[in-house]
Parts: sequence; C-alpha cells; structure tokens
Amino acid sequence: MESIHASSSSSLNHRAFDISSLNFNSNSNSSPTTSSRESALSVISSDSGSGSKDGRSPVVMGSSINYKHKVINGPCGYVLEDVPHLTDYIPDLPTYPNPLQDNPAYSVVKQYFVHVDDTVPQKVVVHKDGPRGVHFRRAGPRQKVYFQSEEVQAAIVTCGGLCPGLNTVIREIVCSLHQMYGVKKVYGINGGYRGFYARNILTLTPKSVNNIHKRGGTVLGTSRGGHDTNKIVDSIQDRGINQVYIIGGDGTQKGASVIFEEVRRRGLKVAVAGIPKTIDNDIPVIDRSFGFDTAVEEAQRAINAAHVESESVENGIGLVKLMGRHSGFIAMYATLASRDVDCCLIPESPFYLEGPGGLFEFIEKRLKENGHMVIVIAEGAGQELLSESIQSMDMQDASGNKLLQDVGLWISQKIKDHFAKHSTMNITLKYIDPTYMIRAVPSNASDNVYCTLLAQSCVHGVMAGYTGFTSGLVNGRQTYIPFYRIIEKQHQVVITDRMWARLLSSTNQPSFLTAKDIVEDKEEALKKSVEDGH
Ligand SMILES: Nc1ncnc2c1ncn2[C@@H]1O[C@H](COP(=O)(O)OP(=O)(O)OP(=O)(O)O)[C@@H](O)[C@H]1O
Ligand SMILES: O=P(O)(O)OC[C@H]1O[C@](O)(CO)[C@@H](O)[C@@H]1O
Ligand SMILES: [Mg+2]
Repeated sequence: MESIHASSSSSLNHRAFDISSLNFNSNSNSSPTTSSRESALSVISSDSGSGSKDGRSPVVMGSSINYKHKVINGPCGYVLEDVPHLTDYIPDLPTYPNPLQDNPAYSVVKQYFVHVDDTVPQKVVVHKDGPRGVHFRRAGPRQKVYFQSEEVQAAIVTCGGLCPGLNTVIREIVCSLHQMYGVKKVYGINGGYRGFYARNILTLTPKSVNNIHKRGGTVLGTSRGGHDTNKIVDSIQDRGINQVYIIGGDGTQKGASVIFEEVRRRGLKVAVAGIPKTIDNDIPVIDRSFGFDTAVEEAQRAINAAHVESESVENGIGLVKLMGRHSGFIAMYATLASRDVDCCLIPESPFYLEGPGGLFEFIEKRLKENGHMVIVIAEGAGQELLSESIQSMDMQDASGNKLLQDVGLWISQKIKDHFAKHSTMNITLKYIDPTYMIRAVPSNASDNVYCTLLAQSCVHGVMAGYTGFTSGLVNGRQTYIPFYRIIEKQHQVVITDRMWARLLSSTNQPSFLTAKDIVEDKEEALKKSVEDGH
C-alpha cells in the first residue's frame, strides 16, 4: 500500500489531492437527469435540518427538508424507518445510470436492481391481526446513482477494538468500488478517527488489498478516543472526500452519526455510511455482527483445552474467560456450541456465590457427579460482586468505556478459597484467558461471505446517494438502518428468552433467579420487546 505523507505546512494532507479539480455538482458529459424519489406513502420527520453552510468550499446549498427520523407510514400499521438521502438537503442532484447495467456479471441477473419500494420487516413472527410493523430499506444496487465514477473520492476508517473480518470488509469496499463502479480513488485512514486529522492516509487499490482478508486485525490500524468532529469533517472537506465508510462498534457508529450531522449541516455532498463491527455482538437491530461466528469458533479451542485439563485430574475445574463487556453473546454461543461447559456466567444474568442455589453449591454438586467441570465466564459478568470485594477504581479507556476488573482471576481465587476453607474436596483449577486470541484471528469462511455482503451493500447504498446509515443484516436480508436506531441502545442477551432457556437446559446450571426476579425480568423483557416492535 502506498502511503501519502502529510503536508509539512499542515497536519491536513493538501498534497494528496487536487481539490480544486473536484466538481461536486453535475458533470456536463453525462447527461444527468434529476431523480424523483417520491413515494405515495406519508413521511413524518421528527426534526428539521438547517441546511446551513459554513463558508468552506466546496459547498452545496442546503435546504430545509426534514431529515432526522424519516418515518414513512403505510397501510395496516406499516412503518418504514427510512435512511437519509443526499437529496434531502441538496435538492436537484443529478443522477446517472448505474454502471452495473453494462457489467456482464450483473446484466444477466434478472431483477438485479433493487426496487425502490423494497423493504425488510424487523419482525418476522407475526399474528394474524397484528400491525405490519417496522421495516428497513432493502440494500442493493439501484438503477440510478448519484456519483460518477471519476468524481468519487472514498475514505475507509476502522475504529474501536479488533474483530475478525475487518480486513475482508476493507478489501471488499475497495474492490466493489473499483470493479462495480469504476472508482479509482479509494483511501485508507490510518489509525481510527484521529487519523483523519493527525496521520497520513493510504491509497488503496484492488492489488494492494488483494491478500489482506487472510490476516487478522486491520491493515488501516485502529484506535479508541480522538473523535474531534470538526477536525474530522474539516479534513474530509479539505481532502475532497465525498464517500466515507466507517467500520466500528457502537461508539464508532455514534461518531459516524455526528460526522453525518456535521456534513449535512455544512451542506456537503458527502455520503457517510457505517458498517457495524463488534466482537461482543452488542449492536441492536442486526441479526449478528461480522466476526462473531469466528470468535465463537475460536473460543471452542480454549474451552476444549479447559475440558481436557479438568478431566485429566481429580476434581478439576477449567475456567475460561471470554469477551463480552455488557453482552454475553460470545459466552452463550460458545457454551451452546461446545456442550462441555457446565456453567456459563454472563453480565445479563446476576449470580451469587454462597448459600443454597449459589455457584459454590453447584460446583460441589457437579464435581461429585462428574469429577470435573468447565465454567465459561464473560468479562462483564459479576462486576457488581467484584466491586463489593475489590475497591472499584472507575477507570476508563480513551473512548470513555469503563475498564473492567479481571473477573476470571477474581472468581478463580474465590473458588480456590472456598474449597480450601469450607470443603474436604481438593480441587485443581486452571484458568484460561483467550481474550485477545478470539478477536485477533482472521475471519472464517462464513464471516468472510458475510463481510463481502455487508461491504457490497454499503457501497451500493452510498453510490445510490443514501447517507447516515449503517449497512446491516435483518432477518437474513441486507438492509440500510438509520444511525439513530443503531446507537440508541445496546443489544443484550434477554435471560427470559428462549435462547437462554436453551442454554440453561443444556448445562443444567442454576438460573440464580428467584421467582420474584423471573416475574420482574419477564415484565422488563415484555416492555423491551414492545419498544423494539417485537
Ligand atoms: N458518543 C460518541 N460520539 C462521538 N464519537 C464517539 C462516541 N463514542 C465513541 N466515539 C468514538 O468512536 C471510536 C470507537 O469507540 P469505542 O472505543 O467505544 O469502540 P467501538 O466502536 O464501540 O468498538 P468496540 O467497543 O466493539 O471495540 C473512538 O474513536 C471514540 O472516540
Ligand atoms: O483492550 P481493548 O482493545 O480496549 O479491548 C477490550 C474490549 O474490547 C471488546 O472486545 C469490544 O470490542 C470488549 O469485549 C473488551 O472489553
Ligand atoms: Mg463498543
């Protein structure tokens, strides 16, 4: 990959591009037509855009079209939570025929272009008389695009923690832009958000990214913190970037959302799109995040090791700590996949150690029955117990995420102390912490396919002029989801749902819940599912 160095006179890289040659309006060579994206359905928006410009160039006049929470209502309780479009604040943008129509790979595919009214329901389990509910715009190529190939200057950035598949997504964005849309100028932002204003940028070509999907990590580098909206958008504007692909977790998508707001406020013809990345699977709405499957698979190796170690000695306990700050999906799915796990502890399911129904009693019972056992614990589990016994330091990372105490070490010591003091059993406990190993590996085959679909969908959406959206899988279909739906809350395991019940019946572990807890949890889950439209 070729590195473009920052200009000596400024931290912004003015040498990398000739921004004066950029034309953000129509190009006279291409016989543009003005698009009509009207719908027969009624549009209700909950905020109004200012469309103001701040005097920087190049700037396109904004408009006063409402843009936030674009909600379209239809018959029988149909609701489309639509995504913003460049034409919401830049009226009369020219359109161009999608170059894919001349691409031999696509022209043979019947109905390759997605119909403008295609939407995907959020909820697939329905009742006969229930409302049709919330829908999202279906992803895919549109007949008309809002960018000409030679006009596009795309930038890709990766932020937050690592996740298997990051390189595949980068590769596929570059290749989709080049091969489907003839876009030649694709740049990589180095080292996360701060790379927009503090680092050099890289030129990415299909050749330079050809093999990167075989490697873990991100070739662009990543970081936490450093999100300075104005500096980022200044850099986007000064470099002449008009498509921004932002790959990252919940924090990153919040950052993408404010970048979009600022871009829109300045009235720039810049599409801002997110691709959800989270090893913890804590992003709402989407079926699952890329890399999750790989992480669960990799976790099997640690669980297998814990099982081998524990069954090789008398009263052996294998303890594995897996990632999951607030959401225990990796622990839950790794447990379900393995069948060797006797107890899975996650942040969403509070547990206790002592007394009847507690963890120590269960461990003793399982050791008596089987002579060994395996415990899987998510890093965010039992934090309230830890802070009772260890003085909480309330440390944060650069993005403001709370730094957690090591629950694996803590619980290992607690179990050892308990058996030393209160039992005649001699236990042997092995603690395995594969934390970073499960996210530093390259993505597996199924995640690679998934990353490809996410990246291609995102590129199609951006070329079609959509902006302020995250590309995501909903009920097995690629969709465009407005940022506000992605960032409004975290996706967590619902312990009164069937999946957790399946786990409990597979491990036969205690639920650590009293009858009162169950009633309260069910009420909470019901409230949540009504809010979610489930
Ligand atoms: N509310 C916010 N507004 C603007 N930027 C944010 C916000 N929250 C986080 N960011 C920025 O997003 C980037 C990534 O955030 P964070 O470190 O929380 O990781 P993440 O995207 O949630 O990924 P993960 O938690 O899965 O590793 C950081 O550069 C951070 O500054
Ligand atoms: O050490 P880092 O890079 O901050 O990452 C650790 C955190 O990242 C996550 O994997 C989320 O990406 C959490 O599960 C974990 O707490
Ligand atoms: Mg996060």
